[in-house]
Amino acid sequence: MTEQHPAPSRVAVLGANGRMGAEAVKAVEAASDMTLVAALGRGDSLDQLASAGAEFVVDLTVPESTEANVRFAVEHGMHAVVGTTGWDSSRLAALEALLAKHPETGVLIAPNFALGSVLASAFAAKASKYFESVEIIELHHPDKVDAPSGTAVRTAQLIAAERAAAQVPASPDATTSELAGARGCDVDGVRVHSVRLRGLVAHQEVLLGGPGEQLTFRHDSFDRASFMPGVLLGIRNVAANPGLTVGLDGYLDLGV
Ligand SMILES: NC(=O)c1ccc[n+]([C@@H]2O[C@H](COP(=O)([O-])OP(=O)(O)OC[C@H]3O[C@@H](n4cnc5c(N)ncnc54)[C@H](O)[C@@H]3O)[C@@H](O)[C@H]2O)c1
Ligand SMILES: O=C(O)C1=N[C@H](C(=O)O)CCC1
Repeated sequence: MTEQHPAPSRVAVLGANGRMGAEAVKAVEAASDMTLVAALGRGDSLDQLASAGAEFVVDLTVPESTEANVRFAVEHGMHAVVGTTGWDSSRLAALEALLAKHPETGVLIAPNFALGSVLASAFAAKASKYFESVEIIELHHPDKVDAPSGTAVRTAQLIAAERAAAQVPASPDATTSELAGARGCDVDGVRVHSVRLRGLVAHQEVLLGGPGEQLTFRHDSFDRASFMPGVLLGIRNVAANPGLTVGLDGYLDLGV
């Protein structure tokens, strides 16, 4: 008797000509359990997703496009794996409301697909309640259009939630006068500083300070290949997780 293999998943990539999209196209093409059925760039019609029979849509576009792309996918019964930034709380709420009408469909919004980054953020959040002070420095290539990074926003939110649950007071800060931006921006009470520097890809440090000591969680993506195992993991798990999942940690057993 011949062994039965499930048919390869039919995957479309949006933003296929971009830095991340081009890497995702290669990763999907190299995956034996996936078939790339569409690779769309700016200006291409989303109707091509339906005509190509896409089951999974990977969105790696720009903050202005991603919401409409995901809405189209969900309304057409396609699962979506989203790496694009710009998913604030109001966009997430609208997406949850849409998914409630499509209960079989899964969407993963993953601010960072690099497994090391996901781990560093989770561990830093857990550790943050034991330290008086916390600040985040994110460092990226200078072609990045958004600041702070989606990863830094997500990390700050995880930290703020951990510290609030443990009733940790706000980080001490005696600043009474400053030049605009000197203390970074405030994300849920956590200061975030953004560096844009030629030569960088994607990097983040979470600094935790207590009396006489510092603990630093640093993650470096030196190459966009670092994001691809997470993209494939997302595609392989999104259908089994209907509804909205924010963060690749939702599909991992981190035990933290
Ligand atoms: N989650 C992660 O791990 C991760 C990693 C790197 C980058 N990102 C995010 O992914 C996004 C893309 O990053 P990038 O560096 O590849 O940017 P990029 O500018 O190189 O690529 C974006 C591409 O999307 C295209 N595009 C815009 N609107 C489109 C549409 N409606 N349909 C199809 N294509 C469209 C653009 O023409 C461009 O080619 C950013 O939001 C970035 O922050 C996420
Ligand atoms: O290169 C980018 O742009 C990146 N964007 C994501 C973010 O904003 O966190 C992930 C890291 C790389």
